[in-house]
Amino acid sequence: MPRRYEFEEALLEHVEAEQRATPKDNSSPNKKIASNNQPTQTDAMALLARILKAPVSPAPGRGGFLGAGAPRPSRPEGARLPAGARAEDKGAGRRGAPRAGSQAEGPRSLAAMPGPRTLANLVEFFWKDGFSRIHEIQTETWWLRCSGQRGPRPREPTWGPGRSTDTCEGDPPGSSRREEGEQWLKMRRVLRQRILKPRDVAIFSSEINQVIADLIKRIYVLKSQAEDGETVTNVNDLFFKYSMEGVATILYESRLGCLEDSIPQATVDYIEALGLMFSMFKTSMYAGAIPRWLRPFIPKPWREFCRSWDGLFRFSQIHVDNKLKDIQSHMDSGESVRGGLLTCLFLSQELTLEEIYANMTEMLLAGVDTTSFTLSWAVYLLARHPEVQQMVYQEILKNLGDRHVPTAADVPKVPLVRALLKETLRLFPVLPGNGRVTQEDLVIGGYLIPKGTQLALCHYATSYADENFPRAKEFRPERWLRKGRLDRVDNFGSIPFGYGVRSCIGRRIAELEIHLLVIQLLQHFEIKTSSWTKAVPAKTHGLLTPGGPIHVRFVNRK
Ligand code: HEM
Repeated sequence: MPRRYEFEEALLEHVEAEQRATPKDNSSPNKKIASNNQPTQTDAMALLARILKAPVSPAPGRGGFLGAGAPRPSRPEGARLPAGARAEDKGAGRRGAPRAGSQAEGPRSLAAMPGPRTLANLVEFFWKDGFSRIHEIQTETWWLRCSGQRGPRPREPTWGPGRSTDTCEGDPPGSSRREEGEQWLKMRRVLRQRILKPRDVAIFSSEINQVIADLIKRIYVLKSQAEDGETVTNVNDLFFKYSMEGVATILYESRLGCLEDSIPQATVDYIEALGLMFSMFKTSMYAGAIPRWLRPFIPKPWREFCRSWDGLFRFSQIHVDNKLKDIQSHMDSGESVRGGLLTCLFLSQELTLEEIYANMTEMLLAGVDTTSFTLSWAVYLLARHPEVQQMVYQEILKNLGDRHVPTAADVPKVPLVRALLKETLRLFPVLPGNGRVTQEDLVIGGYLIPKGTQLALCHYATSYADENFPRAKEFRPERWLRKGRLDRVDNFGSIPFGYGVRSCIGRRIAELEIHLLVIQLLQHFEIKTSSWTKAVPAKTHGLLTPGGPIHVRFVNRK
């Protein structure tokens, strides 16, 4: 296996070791969290400092949301707040106001940071459908300031655990929405032990391959129903079912039947419910963005948000209960019980039942659309770039052959498949940003960011920057294959799974589902554009804006 990813792997090792770290002094739970949390905080600061780029000189009259565009800065010096300096100067500056003094005199206030004000943000996102153009907004405006307000919101992101959040009425105890501090960390640690590394999830290869076999059958059925015998309309619908079936197989250790010709009614109902949930995703985003004091005046988004969460919790509960009954009956009849994720969690008794429900729900919700959109974009990009597709296919042919059913162990033999996923996520990062709430006053890029400020790491801003990725707008998976020391990509320029202790817990599952499927799809089919395949319109990026169905032709190879 070529050592092409050694930097990234080393980085991940570091992050993972940090997440696993158990402090020597276990006497105090608080100490435990503090010592576990500290390096992450530091790393996250360093990362943010890199990502937020350089200090911007406030330019009078500039900084409209999309206006003249914020100046393109050079890299910042991220630094901690000097001792004694606190957030008192919050509000001291005004947008566009000349800086009160030089950097040596202290950091500028958050209010002096160029960029849109809260009201402008609200107008942009609520009235001008800014969520649909978030990729444009991010690449044109460096400093995307959120409300700048503290304020609990669902699953509020943190830098390190320790905040409590709002709950919806039907929240079961142990819900990860409620458990944000020590409890959350405990749950996350238990799960991470089982799905943190590629080799942890490798055991799911055969389950995933069964789902892939069903998907390929489904593609043949859909092709046979198409007028030209090749076009599959709305591949995202197909990949949605694949991702749901795949993740449910791993989480609940049972099949839902999403890919069958005749889908079981319970699954149809659930797909509809889930579809509704995802169609309300934007509403949920709005709900999360609405400050608590505004909720009585605009109650609907928050109500809808809670309703959809509660529905998902109930579904998850049914499937978990079914599996647990099954395990129990095996145990009652004296059989030894072995199984996957749910069985392990149940038998180890490290999590309570409520915690298991909550985590399964969260992972199901987070693991379907993310994976399916990424697959849709990957297939779209392959169809539009036949030369890239040919390169990837040739690698598969050479290193695995055209009939070998791949497992996790085969993935390192096809680095271009991994590179394809990275490049797809760089161009279409699914989630446009990661939110964090600062846990202490910080100085980043010469600005004082007071404790409790919500910040967003803007994926599009870094992914589409030529300085991070030469010819950034081009689809070039091979850029991720490092052939020499000088041929580097900026690994921090694209972090589609987030970073640190709150990063995506399902990353390895998603990667396995996508890698194995891409290999098998290319073994079976040449993926081509059809007259229906539309170029991605300017408004179409990421999870929030699927922007219409993607249609492609699957031409048989065999
Ligand atoms: C291509 C597929 C996926 C992408 C791009 C993705 C991306 C992300 C990102 C960006 C975050 C936020 C990380 C941060 O704030 O630092 C996240 C969180 C999360 N993801 Fe994923 N994800 C994917 C697939 C999955 C899958 C398959 C699962 C479950 C099996 C999953 C479960 C989760 C969960 C539970 C969280 C919340 C973590 C927390 O709040 O602590 N994701 N994901």
